Amino acid sequence: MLSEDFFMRRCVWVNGPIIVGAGPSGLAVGACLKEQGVPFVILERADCIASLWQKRTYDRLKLHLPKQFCQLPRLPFPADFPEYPSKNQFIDYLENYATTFELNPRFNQCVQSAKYDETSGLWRVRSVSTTTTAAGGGAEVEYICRWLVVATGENAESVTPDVEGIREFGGHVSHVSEYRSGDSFRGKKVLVVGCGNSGMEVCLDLCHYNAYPSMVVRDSVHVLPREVLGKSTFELAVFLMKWLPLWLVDKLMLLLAWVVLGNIKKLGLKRPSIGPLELKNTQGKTPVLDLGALAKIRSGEVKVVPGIQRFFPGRVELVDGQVLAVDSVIFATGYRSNVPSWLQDTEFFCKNGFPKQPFPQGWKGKSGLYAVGFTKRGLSGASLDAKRIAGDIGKIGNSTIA
Ligand SMILES: Cc1cc2nc3c(=O)[nH]c(=O)nc-3n(C[C@H](O)[C@H](O)[C@H](O)COP(=O)(O)OP(=O)(O)OC[C@H]3O[C@@H](n4cnc5c(N)ncnc54)[C@H](O)[C@@H]3O)c2cc1C
Ligand SMILES: NC(=O)C1=CN([C@@H]2O[C@H](COP(=O)(O)OP(=O)(O)OC[C@H]3O[C@@H](n4cnc5c(N)ncnc54)[C@H](OP(=O)(O)O)[C@@H]3O)[C@@H](O)[C@H]2O)C=CC1
Ligand SMILES: O=C(O)C(=O)Cc1c[nH]c2ccccc12
Repeated sequence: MLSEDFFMRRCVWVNGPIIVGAGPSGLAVGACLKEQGVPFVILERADCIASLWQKRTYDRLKLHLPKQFCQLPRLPFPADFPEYPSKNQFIDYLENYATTFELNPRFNQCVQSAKYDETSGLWRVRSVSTTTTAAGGGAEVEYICRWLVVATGENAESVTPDVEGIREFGGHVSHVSEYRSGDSFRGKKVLVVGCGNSGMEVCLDLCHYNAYPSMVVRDSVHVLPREVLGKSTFELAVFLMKWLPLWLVDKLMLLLAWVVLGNIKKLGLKRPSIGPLELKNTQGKTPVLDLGALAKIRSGEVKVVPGIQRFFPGRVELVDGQVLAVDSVIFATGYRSNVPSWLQDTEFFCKNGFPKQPFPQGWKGKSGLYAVGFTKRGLSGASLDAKRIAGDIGKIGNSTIA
């Protein structure tokens, strides 16, 4: 690698791809490239790998899908891992993955812009150091390279809606990515906004700490049991899809859900008109895999409430007119990609920060641009992308990289 001082900004030539993001996706691409003998640089805004998992998830989190669907290419989970590894086991695995393949990401490097230069046929990737030390804070580096791999994830930024009156509410307001446990919510009336996997699991966790959660369900939601007769529902669905059309697998899933969970409409949870797998495939909306929240709703420990109208000091008014006293609000209202904020591209990515082409086409753009981990298929989708990208760069790269 060759570097030189260039005006005020340091300019660095990278002999191989730049990978933006050291989450599971970026690490997987790095590991696959190592195998091809292609050099690369990974830039990560945080001070660690897998920052989503290390800094923005709750303590009780476990992988939702059985372990064989969550391991990355080239290194299986240790044999003694349980069927659903815990967050800490998954982080340990990723740390070991990064060490094994000597991935050495450059930490505290937030990519602010990436632009393809038609004349030179090269990418210019500008990053700013996010360290607060006098040595590194605010320093800019411009990397120049032939390939750019976008691995910043589907969950790069938290999404919090601007609800009327929230500024006057006065109580504690947070996003679920800041939630670690219910310890500080003991005895509190907590409004959890959103009923995806995060909203449901935080409600369950709050119950363990004797808090009083109410969960806002503004529309419809699919809830499936995580397991049926000790078998993963997801694994069963994957198996059935080898033989049966999607709509039929959806019908079977709903039948199983009805047998195991009963009629969830009675609990205030309306199902979408589209089946759970079709909804995941077409809109990327993940069905909730129930780990016990439903039982808490049934017992009344978690209350299901309709959409929010507005907040008042210490209270919330719901769309049906009822007013609840609330101490804290946790927004479990999802995440978004941040790609449009830094990648200057209009062809490959949509305005929403996802590739225009759906899975399995969305991994390769023009001019050496790639995307990994935007498949709405979790870690298994990221692993597939990573193998394809490394294969593609390896094919071209090995003939040109000295
Ligand atoms: C609570 C939760 C639980 C989940 N559980 C599962 C599960 O059990 N199974 C499953 O398959 N999937 C699960 N997922 C989906 C999740 O998307 C994947 O597990 C995985 O984290 C995706 O990896 P990634 O590398 O694409 O994105 P991330 O893990 O988000 O990593 C992206 C990295 O890019 C960095 N970054 C972002 N912007 C910049 C920038 N401008 N410059 C430099 N660096 C940047 C971020 O700091 C981050 O470290 C879960 C998601 C959440 C939120
Ligand atoms: N153990 C695990 O593996 C876990 C995995 N995850 C995964 O992480 C990803 C993110 O999940 P999650 O954080 O739950 O986010 P999701 O995007 O899946 O869910 C967001 C929820 O917030 C609701 N919502 C959004 N805006 C509003 C609003 N203004 N008022 C009321 N409700 C609103 C949505 O409702 P609507 O549908 O009406 O828009 C939806 O119920 C998913 O893929 C999920 O599967 C999360 C937790 C645990
Ligand atoms: O938990 C997530 O976010 C995932 O993406 C895992 C996942 C991928 N495909 C699914 C289908 C049903 C339930 C969970 C998932």
